[in-house]
Amino acid sequence: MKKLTEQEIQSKLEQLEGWEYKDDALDTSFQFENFKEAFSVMVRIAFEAEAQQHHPEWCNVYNELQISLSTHDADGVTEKDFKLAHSIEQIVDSGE
Ligand SMILES: C[C@H](O)[C@H](O)[C@H]1CNC2=NC(N)=NC(=O)C2=N1
Repeated sequence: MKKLTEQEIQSKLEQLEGWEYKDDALDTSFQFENFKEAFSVMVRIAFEAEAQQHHPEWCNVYNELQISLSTHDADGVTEKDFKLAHSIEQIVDSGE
């Protein structure tokens, strides 16, 4: 999978509110009501990540979830990261 240029990334980010390009990755963070809400979203993201064979780097502390998406094989951001980011948005939105 081809690594996207910074220009391509910034242009695609216009369709992805709340995400930014930082340290060669797509980054975002969420705050949920509590740990149970955060972890149930993480479980749903985990199943989707397995289906896509593309996995997040993430950090959860109580009700906070920070996510960083990059493609190790390409040493940068690819379409795979945008695909997973959009899936994550759908999963989070569907729980609101
Ligand atoms: C063989 C397997 O598909 C690869 O190792 C996948 C697994 N999940 C992955 N996830 C992420 N985020 N980047 C990768 O390059 C990657 N590679």
